Amino acid sequence: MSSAPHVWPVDPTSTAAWSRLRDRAGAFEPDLRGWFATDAGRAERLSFSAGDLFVDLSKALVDAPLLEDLLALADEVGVAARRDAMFRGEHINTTEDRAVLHTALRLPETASLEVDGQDVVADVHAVLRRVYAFAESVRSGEWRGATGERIRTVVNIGIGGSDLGPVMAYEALAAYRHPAIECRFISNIDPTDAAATLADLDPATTLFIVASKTFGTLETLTNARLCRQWLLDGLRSAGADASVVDDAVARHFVAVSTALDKVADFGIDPDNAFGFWDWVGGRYSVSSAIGTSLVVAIGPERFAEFLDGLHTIDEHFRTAPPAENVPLLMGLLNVWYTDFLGAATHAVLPYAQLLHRFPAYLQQLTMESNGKGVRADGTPLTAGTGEVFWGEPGTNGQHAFYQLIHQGTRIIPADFIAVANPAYPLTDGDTDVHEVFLANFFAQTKALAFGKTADEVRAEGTAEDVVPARVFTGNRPSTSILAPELSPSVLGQLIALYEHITFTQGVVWGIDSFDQWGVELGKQLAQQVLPAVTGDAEALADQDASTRSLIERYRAERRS
Ligand SMILES: O=P(O)(O)OC[C@H]1O[C@](O)(CO)[C@@H](O)[C@@H]1O
Repeated sequence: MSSAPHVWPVDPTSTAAWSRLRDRAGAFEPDLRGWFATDAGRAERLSFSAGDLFVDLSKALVDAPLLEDLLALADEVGVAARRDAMFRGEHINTTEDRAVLHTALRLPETASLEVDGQDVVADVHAVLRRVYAFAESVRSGEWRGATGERIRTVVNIGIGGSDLGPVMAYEALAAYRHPAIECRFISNIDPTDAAATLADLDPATTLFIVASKTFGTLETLTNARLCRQWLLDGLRSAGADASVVDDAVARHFVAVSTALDKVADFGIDPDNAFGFWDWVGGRYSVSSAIGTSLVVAIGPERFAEFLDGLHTIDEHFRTAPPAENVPLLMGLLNVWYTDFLGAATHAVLPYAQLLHRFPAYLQQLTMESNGKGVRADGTPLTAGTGEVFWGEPGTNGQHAFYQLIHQGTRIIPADFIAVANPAYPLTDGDTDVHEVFLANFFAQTKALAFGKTADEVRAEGTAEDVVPARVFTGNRPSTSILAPELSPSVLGQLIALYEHITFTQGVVWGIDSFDQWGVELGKQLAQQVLPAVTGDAEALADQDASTRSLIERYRAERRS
């Protein structure tokens, strides 16, 4: 794959590879049963290693010539050149004129990378050292609240990328958590979220981390003020002296942001603020100081392993040959499914309960990145983009929505993720329960790929009129990802894998995967609608008829 400078974006539909793929799609008759029967080397040839991840693409709807065309497409649109530009720190986020350097957050301290005249690796490690020292002081009990008690609960206040990464990783790494410190997360501006999270907490032992890249997000700032009020009221009603209450914000609030001036305006001591940079997108920020709650939970050493895991896959993506480059191959397959086979959604099915928030995390990563309608140069897209990512852990999903994946009329590519060694190995007396669990993982991918023919159904003695309902067509694509265990490193590897899959798809489609203008309009309108909601008649009159009637109905129903 050529890494030479490349004019970008390219309309992918104008490439020769795209035409070949279109022709292939027209005559495509996937036959996973036949392909496996006639090709003994298929599983081995289409299985890859990336770090600790074993990735089996053999149950994908792909054969060798098709793979060649997909790789040719990557070449024609310039994936390698764009990737290298990202790693170098060029301003590939064109609509915001910013570098995209989440990969620099996990470079080892010995590395150096100069961007816009600044060694970003030195900056990254300077902040990391401060985050680590803070986390250590909370973990050791050295950090005390305003009344002198040690911290028992850390509440991260943030939303989107300032929430989803930390909460997902906190859940995933449950086995590595500090035994005496719990982390909780408030994201929604629905006051129920804060009420439920704070209900049983003691203000004297609770520390808040206000995490917001911009420090301008309505939800986060509102929740931060709400929590500040809760803290001060709680301390006062517990009989704390005025001097203790005066000191409370400094002892119970820290912040993570790129806007340190706004942090100071909020009243948080700049010594208790951890910065990061505009070249870290919100949905790519869990490996920045946004992960501070995670550092408190698992400790600096484990967090460093997490960063190493991310870096391992960054290096794989940067250096592995195209035909063995797992994120590249997975991204190209997603393009094939979306643009040529009509897939509109993509299931992510972790066979690891601790990854239960991983699909939600991936929803922001993939859909905020690639849910775009124009290319980076403003030209309208001529190919479909942005699959809907969704999922739930197996086996729960099996008893809910797998029916649609197995027998529905649409193709739903599915990623299965499992670990060989569970965090909590348990038996039911006779059986290792993890083995029962993983038997389901293997069985599901088999059922999807190979299905069950009408003759096989008949051979079970099924009445003829029920045979069609019991047939499984097979040829439903899946990817299986297997790791040794859900360690901090493996979690980092999984995150980086999906970051680079997302990147690959964005480059092929020619879009800026690093802006998110699509979230702005709703935010602006919320500000405009708020006066109408709170009773301003003029503002109400300005609304369209539907919105006006909804607000009127709301106001009529609302008890004060
Ligand atoms: O960290 P901030 O600036 O509060 O933003 C939160 C989230 O809001 C968005 O800007 C838009 O939803 C996300 O990209 C971001 O992760």
